[in-house]
Amino acid sequence: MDHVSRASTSSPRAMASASGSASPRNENGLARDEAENADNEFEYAPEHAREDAMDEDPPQAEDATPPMNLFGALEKQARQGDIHDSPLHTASHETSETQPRTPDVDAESAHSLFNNPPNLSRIRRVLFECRDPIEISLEEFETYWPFIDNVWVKQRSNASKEGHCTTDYYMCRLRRPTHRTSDSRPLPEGKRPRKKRVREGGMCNFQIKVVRFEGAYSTVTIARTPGSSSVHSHDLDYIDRVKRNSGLMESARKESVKGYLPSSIFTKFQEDPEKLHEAGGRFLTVTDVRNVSAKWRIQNPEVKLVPHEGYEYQKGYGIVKSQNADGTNDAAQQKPVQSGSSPLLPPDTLSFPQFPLDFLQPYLPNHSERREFPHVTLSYASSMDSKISLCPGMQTVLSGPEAKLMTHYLRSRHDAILIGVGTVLADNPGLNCRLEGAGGFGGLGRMWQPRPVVVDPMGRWPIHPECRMLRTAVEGKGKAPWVVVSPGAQINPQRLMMLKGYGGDFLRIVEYNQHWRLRWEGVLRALASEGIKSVMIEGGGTVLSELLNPEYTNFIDSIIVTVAPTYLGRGGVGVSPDSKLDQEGKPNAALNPRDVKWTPLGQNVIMCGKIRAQDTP
Ligand SMILES: NC(=O)C1=CN([C@@H]2O[C@H](COP(=O)(O)OP(=O)(O)OC[C@H]3O[C@@H](n4cnc5c(N)ncnc54)[C@H](OP(=O)(O)O)[C@@H]3O)[C@@H](O)[C@H]2O)C=CC1
Ligand SMILES: Nc1nc(O)c(N)c(N[C@@H]2O[C@H](COP(=O)(O)O)[C@@H](O)[C@H]2O)n1
Repeated sequence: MDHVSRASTSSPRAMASASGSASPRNENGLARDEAENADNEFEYAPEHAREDAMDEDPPQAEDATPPMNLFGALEKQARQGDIHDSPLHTASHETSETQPRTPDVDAESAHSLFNNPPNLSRIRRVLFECRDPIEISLEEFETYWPFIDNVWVKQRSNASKEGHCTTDYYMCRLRRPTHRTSDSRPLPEGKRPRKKRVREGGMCNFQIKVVRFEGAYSTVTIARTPGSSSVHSHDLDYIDRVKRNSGLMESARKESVKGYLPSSIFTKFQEDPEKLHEAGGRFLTVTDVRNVSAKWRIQNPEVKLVPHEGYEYQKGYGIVKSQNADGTNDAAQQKPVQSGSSPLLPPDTLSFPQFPLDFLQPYLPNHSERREFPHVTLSYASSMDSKISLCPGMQTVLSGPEAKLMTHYLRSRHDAILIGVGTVLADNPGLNCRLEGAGGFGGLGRMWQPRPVVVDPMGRWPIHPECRMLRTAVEGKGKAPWVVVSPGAQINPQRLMMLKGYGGDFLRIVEYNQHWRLRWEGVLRALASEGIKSVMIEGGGTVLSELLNPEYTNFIDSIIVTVAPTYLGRGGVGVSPDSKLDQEGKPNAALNPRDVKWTPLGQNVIMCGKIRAQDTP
């Protein structure tokens, strides 16, 4: 991550750096001091530096530092730049994304099985990490604590004489050993011994105290105790796997007592993975749902449990959405799924290509190679006169249905899809893979889903929750975008928090070429250091034309162009590198891809070629 400064609010220092004034850079061209010195900036801190800092156990942390409120804790967490994958579900809330709010039932949650309070996944992390003492209202505590209570086991409790103040001491669950059910103690009648996993204690020495003060304004202060480690020895997922929290289980219980089958509740939960994960339910099982309703079922043996309306039991699949004879779906009032094979697929699912795509293989990334820069594929659709749209700002369909499936297949084979801001403004694209089997389209998690990357040096993209990329991310059908900006970009903190909340981010690049354009090796290096091993660059005209220039051809591995049988005319957006003269000054071809293969696909022809010289790194 050393090549990229995580986004900050714009400051005069950042502007100075953008205009080339002296600012000490590291060997990668990064102006570190901008983020580190500026007040009020969201600074990028390398992961290892944060860990080093955490190793030092501040003595008496709970007394030395005044407690901050939840808002402050969230802001600090964001400043430390470590929010990557915790989508908010507050897209429709008009107030600040960072401001914790007490739960309210909005239109969305009225239809949802979840009752997640705002910013839940981030607040769970704050309450898991307890980096700094925090003071929150009793109402906030009671709202959020049930969603994190799986981490903590109460050790002891003290109450003040007047009864206004209670102090509870908790230890991390992994500090406590677990045993098999005692063989010597008789089990209550009808009860089988629990298959409890035996766990040695002492795995984590994290301890906190929770001081509850009840008065005119009731507050709760949460802080590490002096003897505690400064960090857990594991992450939050680990605990979520070991035990489910009671906030999540309460949602399941509430649905159970309506008389629904546990498997139907489980299916409905899985249909909203964003909220499920945010509530700590990544590892929820149907047995968990069954267990939480067991007591109610014993008390109500006459109730015949049923699936939710519009759902039914199907052998081999369990509970699934019912299909009408005509293929339509009652439950979601969806259009028939294009692929028609599974009732659970969203309506925009594309069938996996049934025609051979092996002609692409030599041009695709080989992720086992160790490389400094990602594999770069340029892939776009062009007319016969090398135009990619009818005019700037206008989306133009050039790929036929087969070529479209091929493009989505190509997306699935790359870690990231990159476009310029001109394209995002023109097309408002999804940039996800919608093939059946991809995450959100029948596949697990974000399987096959590439990371959208938008090059937007000045921060012109008015990114908002209704953008397709963010909607796609919220719906679990793709990843949230990373936006590549230059140091001068004006990124206000709310926008930053919003994007981070969806799991996206801003990457600030400070390497320029002589025309004050971002240098592509800087962008590619930043992506590589974020773990991106392959990137498919789709457009638009400015980005593609620039990358086909000699300055960059050593970074481009393959080019895959879908040629459409049409002329878009001179007003179109063209793809064309700068002209080239030979040594005698005579015009020469600007670029000749090698190992070229032409393959007809429906009404299109696909041109595949290689660009980078074979021996370059
Ligand atoms: N047929 C197809 O396959 C495709 C077609 N398209 C079409 O292309 C059109 C958009 O193309 P175009 O308008 O050229 O926009 P682009 O998507 O190429 O974006 C151009 C902008 O990106 C930023 N940018 C690009 N490279 C750099 C760099 N090296 N340094 C700094 N900034 C950079 C600049 O932003 P700034 O101006 O802020 O400095 C620039 O103006 C649309 O009509 C779209 O539909 C797009 C993709 C595929
Ligand atoms: N392969 C291809 N063929 C075309 O005809 C196109 N117009 C494009 N455009 C690119 O695809 C993006 C749209 O993606 P979503 O379908 O919204 O996911 C668009 O922004 C261009 O990058 N590509």
